[in-house]
Amino acid sequence: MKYYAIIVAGGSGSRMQSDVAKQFLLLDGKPILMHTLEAFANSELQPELLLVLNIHQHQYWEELCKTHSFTIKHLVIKGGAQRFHSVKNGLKAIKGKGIVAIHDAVRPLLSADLILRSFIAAEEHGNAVAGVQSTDSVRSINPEGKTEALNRENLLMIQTPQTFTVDILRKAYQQPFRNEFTDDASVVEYSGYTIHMIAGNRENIKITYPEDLEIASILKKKASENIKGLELY
Ligand SMILES: Nc1ccn([C@@H]2O[C@H](COP(=O)(O)OP(=O)(O)OP(=O)(O)O)[C@@H](O)[C@H]2O)c(=O)n1
Ligand SMILES: C[C@](O)(CO)[C@H](O)COP(=O)(O)O
Repeated sequence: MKYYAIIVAGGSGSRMQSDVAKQFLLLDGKPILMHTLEAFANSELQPELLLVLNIHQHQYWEELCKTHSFTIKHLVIKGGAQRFHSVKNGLKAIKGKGIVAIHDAVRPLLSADLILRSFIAAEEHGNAVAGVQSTDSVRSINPEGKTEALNRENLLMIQTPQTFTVDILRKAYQQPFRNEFTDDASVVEYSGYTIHMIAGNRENIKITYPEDLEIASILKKKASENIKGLELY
């Protein structure tokens, strides 16, 4: 079986309000995006890596790779206007069959175990989408501002990786874009498939706002200390 990972890094990171797009901000001395690529490169099934980047950032990325001596093999593909179009461009670069994980570049803290489980479950069920239970109470709100409590037992917070057979994802991404398509699971569901959920990682946060980077730094430090600790025994 052939495995692929499409790392989507074509966004501008407007909510982060930083000078450079958030995927290039440093986490533990290295661009966030490099941590994400390393996570997949070091995972058991060794997926082929496809990196989707805004065309105007290709040269900047090349320079960053030189500066950080980053040598992990990956194909760079041009991004699209929305995440949907970036995924679609990544998918076009895959020619044959196989299993493909789609992952946000700005979720660098996912575990090797989650990557492996995601590929295995997608091979068995056709797709596998990571999610965690909400620890907050949740309410819906209508346009008039009226809110209503929701039963959080029935709700999941959706992460990436979202992993699919190439055939299923290809068929789903032939649809025209809709505003409701906030992730790949919604695209695939809209094309008629039932989504198979797997347990995500609580530390697999999406770095969106400045405080998320601070949280990620603490979690990364903790993860590095655990790895060093294990090497001692
Ligand atoms: N046209 C786009 C938009 C988003 N993404 C990627 O999709 C992931 C999740 O999107 P998000 O966190 O919303 O990133 P941005 O769109 O960059 O952030 P913002 O919405 O704050 O502008 C990110 O890794 C982002 O780079 C992408 O590849 N192409
Ligand atoms: C794909 C995603 O990370 C799943 O939670 C999320 O939908 C991306 O949303 P964003 O608004 O593009 O950050």
